Amino acid sequence: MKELDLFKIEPYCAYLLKNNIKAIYVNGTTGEGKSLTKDERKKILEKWIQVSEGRLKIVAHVGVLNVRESKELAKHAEESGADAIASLPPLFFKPQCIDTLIEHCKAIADVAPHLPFYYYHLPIMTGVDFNMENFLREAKKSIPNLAGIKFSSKDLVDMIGCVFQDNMNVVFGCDEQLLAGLVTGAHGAVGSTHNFMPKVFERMMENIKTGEMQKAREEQLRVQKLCRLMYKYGKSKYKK
Ligand SMILES: CC(=O)N[C@H](C=O)[C@@H](O)[C@H](O)[C@H](O)CO
Ligand SMILES: CC(=O)C(=O)O
Repeated sequence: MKELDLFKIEPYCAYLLKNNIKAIYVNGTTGEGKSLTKDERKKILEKWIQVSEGRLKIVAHVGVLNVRESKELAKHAEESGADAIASLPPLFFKPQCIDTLIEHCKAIADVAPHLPFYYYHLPIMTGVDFNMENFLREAKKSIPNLAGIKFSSKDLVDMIGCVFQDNMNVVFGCDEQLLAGLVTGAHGAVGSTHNFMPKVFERMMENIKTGEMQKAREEQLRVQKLCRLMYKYGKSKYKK
């Protein structure tokens, strides 16, 4: 069991800024947020806010096994100066319908009313897999600060419906499929492999802008090859 090394955050932040990264999703999947205590998560968030000095948008992921702690983390995020919060669904006793999921998200979003709230849709890990277009349409009626979704599913049929929801920001989280996600209308990207190969994604996005689609596909293939290696040798049980 190792202690947190908060001193790693400052040079890492400098590296991300140098590579034109605009925002950071703190304590998400890659940051192993759910394996940390709430005090560790608070310390990490505070450090990011301190070292980024407003140069990166800070999204605090507050999803955890019990909703009281999620609310505590959400309140802490707002008080500490984060730019947005995000949460996973309930992770063990899973919601059986969209209304229960909305209730859960609302409980968290309501304690940080001045911050945009994002739902973290990662069905392959959470097992919670409702239609997200329906979720957003219904959730925005009762969650005034609902800002959008971090969409980490490969279901682009569902995602295009989310993209066409008014005022909803859709950020795509499946790095292997980002090209298709962007072409389908995702407004941005958030994913683990951006952290260590930001240039590949920067080139892919530039290629889309200039209409050089074959080059964009080549960058996408590069990401897929890397992910295959990552899952072959890494410790994660998450597989396609
Ligand atoms: C489960 C998981 O880690 N998802 C990440 C974010 O949502 C992704 O960025 C993946 O790591 C990436 O797409 C590689 O599969
Ligand atoms: C990368 C990402 O989206 C996460 O770690 O949650």
